[in-house]
Amino acid sequence: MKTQIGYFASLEQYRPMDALEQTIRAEKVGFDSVWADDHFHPWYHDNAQSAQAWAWMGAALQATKKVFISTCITCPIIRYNPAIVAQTFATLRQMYPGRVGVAVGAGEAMNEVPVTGEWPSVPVRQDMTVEAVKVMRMLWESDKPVTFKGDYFTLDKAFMYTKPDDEVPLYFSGMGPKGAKLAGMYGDHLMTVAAAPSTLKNVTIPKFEEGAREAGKDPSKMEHAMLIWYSVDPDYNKAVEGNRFWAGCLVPSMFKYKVYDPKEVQLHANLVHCDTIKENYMCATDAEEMIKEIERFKEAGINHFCLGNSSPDVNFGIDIFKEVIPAVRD
Ligand SMILES: C[C@H](OP(=O)(O)OC[C@@H](O)[C@@H](O)[C@@H](O)CN1c2cc(O)ccc2Cc2c1[nH]c(=O)[nH]c2=O)C(=O)N[C@@H](CCC(=O)N[C@@H](CCC(=O)O)C(=O)O)C(=O)O
Ligand SMILES: CCCCCC(=O)CC
Repeated sequence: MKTQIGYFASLEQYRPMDALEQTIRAEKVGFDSVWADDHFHPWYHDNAQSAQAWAWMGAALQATKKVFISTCITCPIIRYNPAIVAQTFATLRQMYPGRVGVAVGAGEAMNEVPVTGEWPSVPVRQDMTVEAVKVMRMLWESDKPVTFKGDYFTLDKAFMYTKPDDEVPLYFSGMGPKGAKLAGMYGDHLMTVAAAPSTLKNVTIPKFEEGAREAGKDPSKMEHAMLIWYSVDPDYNKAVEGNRFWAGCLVPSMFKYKVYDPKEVQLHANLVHCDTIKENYMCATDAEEMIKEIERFKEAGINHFCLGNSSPDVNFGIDIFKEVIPAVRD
């Protein structure tokens, strides 16, 4: 499968207008896709933002010409109702044919707890995500009103009037082995994040393919997409510290426990050792080093990169891809 290079325009790290300008620039440089985080609270407190992703996507689609745009990712089970998620992305895809996707996953406390107070266990949230995807697909696919009583969601003669000509591609997030298998079973493509190449190669991708085969799908036609942060600066130490905004994502307890106050997340993030940042994120001084970093994940099986730009000079971090993209695309 052809390698695609996507740009992650972070709505937590940048003001929405700045993320929009980055998107326009990234399309001109030749990125294949643009991805936006769908958050209520951000992963950091100081100088953070947290714009609503769907509102931003409408503006980004209108401001660009052909680039594919998706959330990365939307949790369709607690603060959002899955029928409304389905309606939103069907509307956008009818307006911008072929250019809109949605990625879904089991959620994070920082987005759900502050506005609902609810935080079910991981297995329950995974189960809810599977049911939410069923609800979304029923509404997208049915030419008749749908009535459905699930364990978590209900439809009562619900009909989606505004549909696109083709279905919205659905990326399903799997971080753990069970999540990856569910992604293969219920998603069109895999989305993942924060995994070492060895884990991707030996666990995440095999589990995803196992799930796809069990569901009767051909895994060779399904993308392996991944969100990875990068920072590029001629001064290597500055490049490493550029990635600090996202260091909280390297603290596993953030997923296990009900941590939802960005100030608390930031306290944890600031304790992460710079060697951990170097190991898990891409830190580079020039295009040649960026190419090597991307190749490392390509070899592990990733074929759609959602690259989060944490470079001290953001435009430098985009423009360097004029040289990087031709070298890493097959
Ligand atoms: C926690 C793991 O679950 P999993 O379903 O695999 O992954 C969850 C993630 O997909 C979500 O949290 C997702 O919402 C995060 N996310 C995101 C994900 C991604 O791939 C790319 C970009 C983003 C950005 C983004 C996200 N979320 C948002 O709301 N908004 C965003 O913009 C996991 O580890 N699962 C394991 C099982 C873990 C488990 O059950 N542990 C139990 C104990 C089990 C035991 O001891 O036996 C426990 O911790 O209590 C798995 O195997 O699936
Ligand atoms: C382990 C890192 C997960 C990060 C997910 C996220 O919300 C980033 C936008």
